[in-house]
Amino acid sequence: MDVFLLNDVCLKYADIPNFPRSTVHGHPCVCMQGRFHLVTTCACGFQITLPMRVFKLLGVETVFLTNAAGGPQPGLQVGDVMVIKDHINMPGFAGNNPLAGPNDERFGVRFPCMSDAYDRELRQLALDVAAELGYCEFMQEGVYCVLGGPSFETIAECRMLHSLGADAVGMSTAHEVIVARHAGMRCFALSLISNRAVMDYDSQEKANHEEVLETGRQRAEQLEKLVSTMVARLERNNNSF
Ligand SMILES: O=P(O)(O)O[C@H]1O[C@H](CO)[C@@H](O)[C@H]1O
Ligand code: HPA
Repeated sequence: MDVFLLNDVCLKYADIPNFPRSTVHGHPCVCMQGRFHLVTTCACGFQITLPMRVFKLLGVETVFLTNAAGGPQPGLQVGDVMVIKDHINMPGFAGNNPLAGPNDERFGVRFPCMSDAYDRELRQLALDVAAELGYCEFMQEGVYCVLGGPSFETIAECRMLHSLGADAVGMSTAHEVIVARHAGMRCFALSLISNRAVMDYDSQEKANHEEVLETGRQRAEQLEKLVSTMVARLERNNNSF
């Protein structure tokens, strides 16, 4: 069952008016269990990002997001955790931006800045906490590229994305960050590199969702420790860093 957790209050998605339904199996995260993807809602970024606006109305100031992603960057290994420092919104180039359409001024301005989308202090906090926990060997920082999905990328697409500056590729997160930043919330996001992007025509590797889920299971404990330690540190500092 998809539920929305805030403090000790647990709401069913079905009980929140207009809230979308999650259909992709295997996407638990810290505050919401069950995420929405562009592909499940007929390319309507507004609906999949509605939870960000619900967070804003509930008084949330900082949003943490996690995802699984493929890695076209040769320096990234399966199991690495990449702190996202920037994104490329590929569907956005075709006009698919979750803020397209009339602007709701109650949340933010028509043309929000995105050059500071991923909070610098929170990124540094993640790297500091990772060092304290002994996670340095699998911590990285890089650029996440969101694609429409649901098909995984062709070899030519992976090569192109890498040459465009994408370190990791996935099908989520950037839309949520755009809407959260529009509403003035601070954003922090991590990619778990769940599979290597196939870049070589001689390779026998094939991207598949089972591998994505399996890598997630293997790193789950460390990711949980990293995020919960960061959240505890933030709470202790009254949400400032
Ligand atoms: O981005 P998250 O929700 O982690 O999921 C990623 O994993 C799925 C593909 O295996 C896609 O839905 C992709 O976006
Ligand atoms: N490509 C796109 N999305 C993904 C991948 C991938 O290789 N792995 C997990 N989500």
